[in-house]
Amino acid sequence: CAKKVKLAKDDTNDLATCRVLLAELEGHQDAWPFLSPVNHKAVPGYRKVIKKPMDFSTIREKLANNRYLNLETFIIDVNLVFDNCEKFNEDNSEIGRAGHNMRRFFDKRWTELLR
Ligand SMILES: Cc1ncccc1N[C@@H](C)c1ccc2c(c1)OCCO2
Repeated sequence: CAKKVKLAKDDTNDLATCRVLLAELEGHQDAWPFLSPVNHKAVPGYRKVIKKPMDFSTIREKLANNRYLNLETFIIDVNLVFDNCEKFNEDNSEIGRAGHNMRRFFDKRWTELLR
């Protein structure tokens, strides 16, 4: 049978793409709840409910320290921000709506940049 050749994806520009995507997330008007780590002393219950906190400043730190294996592990952390938000916040709340808006924006931008 024919030898299966795995098509390698060109990952040359992935780091630059992550930096562009992160800058656009941070610059979005609805980014305010996600810019810094949630202070669990200021938010009762957060530490118990959210097992893997994540925020845009932590993602920026990880990117700067080469902590992401590839584009996929970066996208997983961004989605963690939005999944945490959905878990803790009502859809019909300031923060809940901001989370849905940011996820919609991110999904649109990374598919545009990578398709
Ligand atoms: C993303 C998220 N999910 C659940 C709770 C908080 C947050 N964000 C923090 C920054 C935050 C956002 C808004 C706040 C706040 C903290 O502390 C009290 C005043 O209003």
